[in-house]
Amino acid sequence: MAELEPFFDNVQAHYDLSDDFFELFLDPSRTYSCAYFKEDDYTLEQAQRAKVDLSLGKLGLQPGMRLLDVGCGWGATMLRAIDQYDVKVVGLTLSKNQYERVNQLFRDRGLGPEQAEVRLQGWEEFDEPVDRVVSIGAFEHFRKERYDPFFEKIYRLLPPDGRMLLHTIVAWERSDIRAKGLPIDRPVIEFAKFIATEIFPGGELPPPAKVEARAEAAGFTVELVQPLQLHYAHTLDIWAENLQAKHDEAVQIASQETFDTYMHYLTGCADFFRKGYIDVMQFTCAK
Ligand SMILES: C[S@@+](CC[C@H](N)C(=O)[O-])C[C@H]1O[C@@H](n2cnc3c(N)ncnc32)[C@H](O)[C@@H]1O
Repeated sequence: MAELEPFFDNVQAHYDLSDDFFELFLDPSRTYSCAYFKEDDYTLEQAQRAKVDLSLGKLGLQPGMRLLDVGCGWGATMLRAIDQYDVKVVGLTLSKNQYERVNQLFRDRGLGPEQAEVRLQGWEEFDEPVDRVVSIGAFEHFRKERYDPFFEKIYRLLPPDGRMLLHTIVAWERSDIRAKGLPIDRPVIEFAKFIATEIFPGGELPPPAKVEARAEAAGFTVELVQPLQLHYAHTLDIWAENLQAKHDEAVQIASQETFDTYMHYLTGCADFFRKGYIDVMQFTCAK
């Protein structure tokens, strides 16, 4: 089968806006996914670290293993994995800014390519054996027609006892939303359209049953599904508060229009998570 082309343009349209802009609202590790408020009084930074630890803790990592991070963002999960588990890491991102920044972080720590490597490459192009896989907040970009090739490839790259921790936003089916008594009216449809066109072009959210079904069709056993719904509402509330507090810098770095668009995105998504239109789940997939 011909190699699939990663969606570089769609992904760069979002993540390569400006690292300085993202820094205004993300925590210092620049983790850009749902945090895990394990304790009520956790700061965003503590909760992001807790999410990374929760994810890595499900993988059975042993020193010397090779961990693939599909959608490594600005590198926080890989750095933590090196520190806590003494593993070798390889991270994939489609964002040029993230690629540059992670390379710099590895250089600053004196980590050579044998121990830590980042590639400007999609999972579609990666084809090397690895022991474990973590993927946090990237599956939303893959598109439904690529779920089977994705799970099949990861299954093939892993050893017989291999595991993947897949963390993704999921959307409930219309019938589930109706059963919850939630309206599917014009504002709801317009907001979903706004996210899929202006914020994450080409993005698609799977229903949870579909993730499990496609993982199992490739041969995985889905051992655990952990929903973190309200943790994402809380994360987004903090991101929106942070950005609001940095309004003037945001306008200077980007524009008033970008600021308004991001406030609409962050507050609207928090509302969607709180009400239950969408959720975010961690799927532990064992080979
Ligand atoms: C929301 S960010 C999450 C980053 C990081 N995991 C975190 O939690 O902070 C999504 C990441 O997925 C990456 N991505 C999207 N599509 C991808 C693909 N086909 N292959 C590899 N990475 C991809 C993006 O480049 C970005 O780094």
